[in-house]
Amino acid sequence: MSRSMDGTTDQSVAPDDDAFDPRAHLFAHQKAEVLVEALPWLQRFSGALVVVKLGGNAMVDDALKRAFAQDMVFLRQVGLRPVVVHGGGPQISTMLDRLGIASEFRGGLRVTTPEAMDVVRMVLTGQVSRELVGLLNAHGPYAVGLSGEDGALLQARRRTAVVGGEHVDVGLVGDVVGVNPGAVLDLLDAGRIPVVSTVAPDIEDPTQVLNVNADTAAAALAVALGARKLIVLTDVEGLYTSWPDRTSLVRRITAGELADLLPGLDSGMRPKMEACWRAVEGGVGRAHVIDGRQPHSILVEVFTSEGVGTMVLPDDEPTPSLFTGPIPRVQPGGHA
Ligand SMILES: Nc1ncnc2c1ncn2[C@@H]1O[C@H](COP(=O)(O)OP(=O)(O)O)[C@@H](O)[C@H]1O
Ligand SMILES: CC(=O)N[C@@H](CCC(=O)OP(=O)(O)O)C(=O)O
Repeated sequence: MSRSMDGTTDQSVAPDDDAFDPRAHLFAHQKAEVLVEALPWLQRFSGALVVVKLGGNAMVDDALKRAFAQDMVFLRQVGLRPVVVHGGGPQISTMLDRLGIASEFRGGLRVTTPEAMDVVRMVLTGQVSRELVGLLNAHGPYAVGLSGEDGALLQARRRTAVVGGEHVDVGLVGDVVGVNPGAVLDLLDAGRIPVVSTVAPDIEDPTQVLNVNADTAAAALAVALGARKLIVLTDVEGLYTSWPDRTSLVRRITAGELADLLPGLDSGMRPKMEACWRAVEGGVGRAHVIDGRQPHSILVEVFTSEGVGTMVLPDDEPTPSLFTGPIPRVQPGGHA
């Protein structure tokens, strides 16, 4: 007989009290195995600060967004300290389109006019952040949204894009040049989950805000916070050395090996992998690019021995070089 959550028995599901169902027994055993496999990782990551970047392309499905919120609350509940940094490129483009404003990208960066900047700020801070905060807070009063403007969290400097070796003007676009992590640390200390949108004041004129690519902002924040991990969720399984050849998925790569690959990467993957490289060079223990289209891929990455996606690790770690084969079972410390 099955027992429901409130402790009462449920006659409609399993009417036969005495029957031994070997499949149910096996299923229960497998569930227990999953939990037991997680134990060393739970121990290892207790208290660890993890920056999770959620790309706009991984935010298109409501069920996936709800699963993401569950994962963040799960991490917090088991003692990690997650910080969410979100993108919203497709959502900004949709709003610009609705308003009849053309979207243009150069060298992977949005050409951001003053008019477009208003929309970027409105969509990232007023729409995407609000939605994530709401989904997280369906589980309890955990999430607090803040942008790079709040508590002077981020300072940015205007930058150009590089197209065909030439520097081109892309308007109000910045790179992070400074981080005041105090506001995020205060929230973490209070048991909250900070949700950061990547609009940042211009260091030359703090009344002007700049549009910052969310991958690069997440990396800068991860470095400033001394994060153990940066996890980037996107809409592909990880980094492919010969995109789109699906057999060329990289499972592990050192920062040095990645630096050699960076110049040859396409515009979508390049800022992401450059962010991972910068994070690891800046002292973040591991950077991961994983598939945000798979529900709960973060939990699989953090709490299983195999992990998922592509892991970038420092040069001084003993690791197979540019490892593209199936990940062998490893002990805690292998993929952490
Ligand atoms: N070498 C590569 N490996 C994996 N994906 C690649 C590669 N080169 C280009 N891509 C493309 O980059 C995309 C991810 O970048 P992007 O769309 O900017 O993601 P996000 O919105 O998550 O920031 C993938 O969907 C894929 O089409
Ligand atoms: C300068 C620049 O291009 N900024 C990005 C910021 C949002 C972002 O990075 O979103 P994803 O992570 O979903 O790509 C943009 O305007 O689209």
